[in-house]
Amino acid sequence: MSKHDGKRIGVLVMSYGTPESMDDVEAYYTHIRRGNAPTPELLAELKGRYEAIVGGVFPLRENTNGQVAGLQDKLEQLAPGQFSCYQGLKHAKPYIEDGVQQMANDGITEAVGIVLAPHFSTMSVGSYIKRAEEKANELGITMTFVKQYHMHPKLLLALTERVADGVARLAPAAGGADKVKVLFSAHSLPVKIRELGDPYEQQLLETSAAVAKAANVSDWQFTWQSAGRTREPWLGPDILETLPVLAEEGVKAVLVAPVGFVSDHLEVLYDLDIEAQAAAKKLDVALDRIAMLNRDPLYMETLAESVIEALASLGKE
Ligand SMILES: CC1=C(CCC(=O)O)c2cc3nc(cc4[nH]c(cc5[nH]c(cc1n2)c(C)c5CCC(=O)O)c(CCC(=O)O)c4C)C(CCC(=O)O)=C3C
Ligand SMILES: [Fe+2]
Repeated sequence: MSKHDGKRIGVLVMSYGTPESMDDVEAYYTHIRRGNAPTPELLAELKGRYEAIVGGVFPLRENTNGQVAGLQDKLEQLAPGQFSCYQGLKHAKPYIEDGVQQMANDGITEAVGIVLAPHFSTMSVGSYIKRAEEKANELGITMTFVKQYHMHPKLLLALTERVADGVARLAPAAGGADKVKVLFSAHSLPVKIRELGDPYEQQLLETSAAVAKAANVSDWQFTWQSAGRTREPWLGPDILETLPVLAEEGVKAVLVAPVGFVSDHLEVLYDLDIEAQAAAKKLDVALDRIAMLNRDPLYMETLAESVIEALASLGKE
């Protein structure tokens, strides 16, 4: 194995990617749409959402950079001199293929890939892995992948702390901690994933149930968010549909726990903090959300330990 010959193992850290600037939004959106430019209406709508959150900075870029650096530090602590992290983004530069190419340029022949999203779907993590694998095969790099880490004890602990804090914050508005409704959420996907026997929904429910249990939350449910702007049906109910139902049921305070995401970005800062927040205000429901993981040390340990485990399960030391 590599560590015996002094060569480092590459770690390809993959994430969604975000535009570099407002002028770059169109190219980014076109890439997401597999080369089809968005209509002017769709483009204006997306630019409007970014303008509402960014003020000139796209937070996902900083956060992904920070997570890659944080993982490198953690791996250095756990296994000094053994790993080198590279970034590979799905829809922005450096693309996944660029990250693999960089590893090859640096003489890496063995690598582990991990995505900054805890739950596996063929349409999300699966497609990151496919792209990395194709490029790695082309360049003669042997790669193994972390497919999911949605039940890693340290990830669950970090989320549990946040949910417990959030429930305590909202307890006065709800009339008691036991009256706070916890809404776990994740990015919706097209309904067709169900026909593929996709584990995504099941894994999200597993994470939610485990965190609810550990945080002593009795009243929780799962809802979707951020469905794409396409004509096919997406998984629901969406949080914007769920909130009125909860208000109708007499719920006074909702804590949103977007466990499908690990960073502050558009789907959190706009879809939840602006859009869902406005909907809740209209319904006279107090809404708060848990802080995102970003560079949380427990999340960095989750990633580092998952990388090391993936390597060990290959039968290597
Ligand atoms: C499963 C999943 C995750 C979570 C797992 C993961 O992280 O991978 C995720 C994360 C994210 N999605 C993001 C942004 C967008 N996603 C879009 C569109 C789509 N997302 C999809 C899926 C997912 N997306 C899908 C199936 C589409 C339809 C087009 C297609 O079939 O591919 C669109 C187009 C417009 C719209 O439809 O809203 C945008 C702008 C950002 C970056 C935000 C920022 O820049 O701060 C992040 C982290
Ligand atoms: Fe997305």
